[in-house]
Amino acid sequence: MAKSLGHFSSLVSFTKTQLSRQCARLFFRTSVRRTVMRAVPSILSPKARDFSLPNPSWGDEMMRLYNHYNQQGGVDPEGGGEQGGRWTRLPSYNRSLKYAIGGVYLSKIIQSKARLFTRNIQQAGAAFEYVVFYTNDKQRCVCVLQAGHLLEGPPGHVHGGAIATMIDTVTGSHASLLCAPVMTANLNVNYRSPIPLGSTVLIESTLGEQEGRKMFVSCKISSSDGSKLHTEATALFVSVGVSHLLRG
Ligand SMILES: CCCCCCCCCCCCCC(=O)SCCNC(=O)CCNC(=O)[C@H](O)C(C)(C)COP(=O)(O)OP(=O)(O)OC[C@H]1O[C@@H](n2cnc3c(N)ncnc32)[C@H](O)[C@@H]1OP(=O)(O)O
Repeated sequence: MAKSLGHFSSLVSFTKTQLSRQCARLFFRTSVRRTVMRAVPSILSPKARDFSLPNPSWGDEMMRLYNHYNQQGGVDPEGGGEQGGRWTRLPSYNRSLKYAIGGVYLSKIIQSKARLFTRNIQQAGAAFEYVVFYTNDKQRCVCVLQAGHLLEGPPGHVHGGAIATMIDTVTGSHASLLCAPVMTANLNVNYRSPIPLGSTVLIESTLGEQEGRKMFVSCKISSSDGSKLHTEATALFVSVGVSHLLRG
């Protein structure tokens, strides 16, 4: 009896210690969370961050081109005029599915930890800094890209896979504007001249033929002043049903 009482009291004191530890942990977590919430509300805020807005890592050329497409009345610098010539900025989130209509439920089913590949590097300016604009008629998109130091392939230049990733992203976003969701069925890339790391380039996407569920898109990457061609590509997107994404 004495033995079992002793066992009981040690259990109570053990539970008490555990409880106080739990409380301390909870208090610590809550107060840290509160401090962090106050310091960086944007990180924990339920409001989605739009990654295509300027941040302090954007260099002069990136800002100049952003302002060029965003502010100059949105007029196409290549003289597209009113017809399909005005540019609209495409917002960009790191959880594309969650912020799509009804996507909050789908993102839970598919992968709550999923983040868009091009938007998941914490340090601003380290990798893909980009903003996409599209014309009213949605026939053309232009992306201003500043390629950060984490994208190195050949010394001092951007990795070919990173270039293909951006082509897929821009042409895929373009095709998604017309018919989401889409999947890349085919991507052909011709690398014409290397892209210096840290430079700002223009990625232009033009809609080609549409045949049923198929959308053909062409793309080129050039230096920000248009004097040098870096890359040319063609892509085929196929529109799919949501069930295609769920099937895996
Ligand atoms: C939602 C919100 C969006 C937000 C924006 C986010 C921004 C980020 C954007 C990021 C974007 C990133 C995007 C990514 O990275 S997507 C990731 C990379 N892509 C994949 O993983 C796709 C894998 N493939 C498939 O899922 C299927 O094969 C697809 C869906 C492509 C077609 O399978 P499905 O069973 O559905 O269709 P089907 O087989 O009856 O074919 C239909 C038609 O297509 C023709 N065909 C098919 N394949 C090819 C081919 N290789 N070349 C030429 N033609 C091809 C085919 O002949 C037929 O033509 P026709 O006989 O009718 O004439």
